[in-house]
Amino acid sequence: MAELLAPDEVRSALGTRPGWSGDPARISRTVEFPTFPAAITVVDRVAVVAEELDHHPDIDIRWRTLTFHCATHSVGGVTARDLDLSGRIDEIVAAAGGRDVSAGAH
Ligand SMILES: C[C@H](O)[C@H](O)[C@H]1CNC2=NC(N)=NC(=O)C2=N1
Repeated sequence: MAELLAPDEVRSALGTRPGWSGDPARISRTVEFPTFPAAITVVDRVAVVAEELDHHPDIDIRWRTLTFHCATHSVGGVTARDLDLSGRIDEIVAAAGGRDVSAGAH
């Protein structure tokens, strides 16, 4: 089973991941896409990766803005698996032209 990261490890990981914020309980990123269908395509691509990793983000969909939350539910916080998943989400977001917005600002 994946181990929880120490608060310091989460903090330093966040320092290397523009757009992500959070704490040892979960990390999150909110991104806006040009259109609603573009956002849903991103959800679809993230779903494929989540199945591949057997690790799934919580996703909040509001029109063309998505918020991804990554945590390992089985241990109640952030693990290396969430860092992997968030990196994969970043690749998909970048390819789809997502831009960061602050949560709740849309
Ligand atoms: C059996 C399977 O590995 C688990 O249920 C997985 C599936 N995806 C998961 N995703 C996340 N984010 N946390 C989990 O604990 C989790 N558990």
